[in-house]
Amino acid sequence: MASMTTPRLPFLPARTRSAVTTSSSSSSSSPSPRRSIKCSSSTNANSAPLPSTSRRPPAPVADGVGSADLNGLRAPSVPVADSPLPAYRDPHGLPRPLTSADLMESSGEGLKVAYQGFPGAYSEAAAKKAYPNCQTVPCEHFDTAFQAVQNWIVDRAVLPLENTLGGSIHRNYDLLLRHELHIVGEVRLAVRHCLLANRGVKIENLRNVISHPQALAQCEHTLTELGIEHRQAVDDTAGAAKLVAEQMLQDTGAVASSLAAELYELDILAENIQDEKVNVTRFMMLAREPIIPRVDKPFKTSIVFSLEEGPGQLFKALAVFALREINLTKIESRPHKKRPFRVADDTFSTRVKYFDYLFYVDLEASMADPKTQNALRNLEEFATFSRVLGSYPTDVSEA
Ligand SMILES: O=C(O)C(=O)C[C@]1(C(=O)O)C=C[C@@H](O)C=C1
Repeated sequence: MASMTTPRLPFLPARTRSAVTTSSSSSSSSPSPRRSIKCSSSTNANSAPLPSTSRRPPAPVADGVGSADLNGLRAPSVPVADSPLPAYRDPHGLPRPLTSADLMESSGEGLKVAYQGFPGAYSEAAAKKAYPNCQTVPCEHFDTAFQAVQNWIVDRAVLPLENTLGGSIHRNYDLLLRHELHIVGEVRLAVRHCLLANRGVKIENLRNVISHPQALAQCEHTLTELGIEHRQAVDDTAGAAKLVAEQMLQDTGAVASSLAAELYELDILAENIQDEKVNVTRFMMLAREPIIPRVDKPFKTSIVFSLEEGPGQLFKALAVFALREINLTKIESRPHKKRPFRVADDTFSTRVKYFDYLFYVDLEASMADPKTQNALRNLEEFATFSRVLGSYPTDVSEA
């Protein structure tokens, strides 16, 4: 996210102030050295996000969605009763076997899907795009959404990973390593921001604007052009809209979606206020179990690894893919919190401590492809740690 100073504004209630976030992370990822690669709401403005303290012991899913055991991998299944019957009949009118494709193309009927923020957040729209018939569950923090899946409170989480204007959402990269969830899909969403205010308030009355830090960064220039000087970061865009409405603020607007305007009964003072017309956020879909990778449609595989100290180590790591003509779509480096330093001898034979990193890489390849499996086996020979985060269909839809 673009760096930005967000002066504290006196009008925010204490709870909201404490919820102000930055994208810097405090997570402690726990990759163990030389670990082997595993293949591995209905919208209601009053629904409060799940607090971070929501914990429940693991229990079987109780939402009517079963699971199938296929080649040892449990994959989520569609609720069969709701599937259109003709699709499950062969030309003789007999039922045809359910395939893994059927399982993966689930519309989300009966699924509970966690997202971060209040109803009306872009993340909720992404969850609905990913699982059109799901029940969305708002969560206070990213961390809460991860926990909610892990503790069987919900079936999936849909969380942002990167944005075309603001860049990566580092916190979610770090959280991937703190949990044992799998990426089972991705979804891209066009984010069109609006400037919202209470009825009767005009742009010239606004002295402050509140929103999610990414949203504020995405609208930075436009907000300045509109003459609004002060920004305040809060947990999510819809939460900002809710706050403006509930506090009946007259000098403060919110950057949020048109759906948030509708839900919290605010006026839209300006539309499409992001600095660039194209503003797309990519979200990951997370589940407790991996899906079965395929080769008959575009797939991506997300991995994370760390390397020894030495010249050309990263070059060598990326070469395992280049040599097999596997395209990389993204690379991100994050601090290796469990092993923050690597010791090296420099050219003067002095021992120096360099920061150590984890590399998150997205491959344009399926884990079902032997080429990908060979590349990862090759990487494992010299990586100090590696893990497959998921192999999932590429989102080829319009954002
Ligand atoms: O605050 C929201 O509405 C969100 O869904 C969060 C979020 C983000 O984390 O980047 C999602 C998409 C937009 O890029 C802005 C904010």
